[in-house]
Amino acid sequence: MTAPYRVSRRIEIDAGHRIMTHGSKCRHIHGHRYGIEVVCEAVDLHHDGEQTDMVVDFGFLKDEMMRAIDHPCDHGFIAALADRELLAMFAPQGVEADAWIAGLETTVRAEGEATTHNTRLGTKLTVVPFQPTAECLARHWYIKMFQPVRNRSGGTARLVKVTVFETPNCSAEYGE
Ligand SMILES: Nc1nc2c(c(=O)[nH]1)N=C([C@H](O)[C@H](O)COP(=O)(O)OP(=O)(O)OP(=O)(O)O)CN2
Repeated sequence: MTAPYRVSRRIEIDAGHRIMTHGSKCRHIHGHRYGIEVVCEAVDLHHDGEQTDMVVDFGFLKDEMMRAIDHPCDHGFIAALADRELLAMFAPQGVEADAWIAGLETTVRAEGEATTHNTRLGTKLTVVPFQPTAECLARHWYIKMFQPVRNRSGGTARLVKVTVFETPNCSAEYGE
């Protein structure tokens, strides 16, 4: 059945990254003010309760986006697990870098990402199992947000897509 109702919610975060495989400037360490937009759809609106006549409360969407996206990544660095040389730069002083990276890898394999402040400068680091392109971040955040959207809307809303703006002019989206 087609779903006639759609709602969207946008947040913005600041984060650093690099694309180690990129042919030119994006292989350098740099940052973005990412814009992230989620779109949800519903066949019908809630008929009662606190979400009456809504697809899903915008506030609930914000809560879940903060949990899934802002808390692990805002004012942090998003690094590919494959970027070993870069990860070694984050290893805490006096800790064997390979062992420290192996610990992160275990968490990434089990949970899809690893966030830590236990780094050389105490800065926030999130490690992901892909190159942190806008496309892969969109898919990653889609997967993280899918079930929370279902749950917070009591099954009424379905996450349609996540769009990630790297700059005001460039975006990638992932949806199923
Ligand atoms: N398909 C993709 N292409 C690129 C990605 C990406 O995630 N997906 N990422 C980058 C870089 O991270 C880069 O920071 C952005 O590149 P670019 O748009 O070339 O940067 P500009 O500063 O020129 O962007 P403006 O909007 O003109 O300021 C590269 N490509």
